[in-house]
Amino acid sequence: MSKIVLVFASMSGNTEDIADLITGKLRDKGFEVDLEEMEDYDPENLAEYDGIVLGSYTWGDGDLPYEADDFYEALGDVDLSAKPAAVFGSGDTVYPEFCEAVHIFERKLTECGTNLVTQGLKIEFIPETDEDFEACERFAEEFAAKLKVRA
Ligand SMILES: Cc1cc2nc3c(=O)[nH]c(=O)nc-3n(C[C@H](O)[C@H](O)[C@H](O)COP(=O)(O)O)c2cc1C
Repeated sequence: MSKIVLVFASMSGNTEDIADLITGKLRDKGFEVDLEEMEDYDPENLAEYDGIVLGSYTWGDGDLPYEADDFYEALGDVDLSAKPAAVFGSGDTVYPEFCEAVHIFERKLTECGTNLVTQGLKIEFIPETDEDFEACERFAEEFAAKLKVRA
């Protein structure tokens, strides 16, 4: 049985919408998924899970949002060797560093020893087009393919 945690940072709700969508898709596939807000979440808890999904919007000029700062710092001390992981984010293509938080977290998760099992998912604001919904479905499918469904 595989247990997944999805930890997200969202200020105005866009990243939370994507988090809800992906959580629903993973639950439909038979996984147990804990959905958690990043602010005040202790990354030590990630070690209990078989798979890790992180979601964050991007702030400033390609920066992590403030809700992610403490989590990001503490993540550096956690050993997540060989755990399947994936990152998604919401952003705005008006900014030169579109959805840069996705890359920032991907680099950090790689340092922590995880296996990134699917390409980072970048969505402009919220999923609206067929292409966006297909990208969310593909993200959930590729991640799920690396985990065992509940018995
Ligand atoms: C001050 C400010 C800075 C931002 N900087 C970026 C950025 O560098 N890159 C990006 O892709 N989006 C940037 N955004 C857009 C947000 O990431 C985008 O609105 C996102 O959907 C917000 O997600 P949330 O609703 O989950 O908080 C910025 C928005 C604001 C207001």
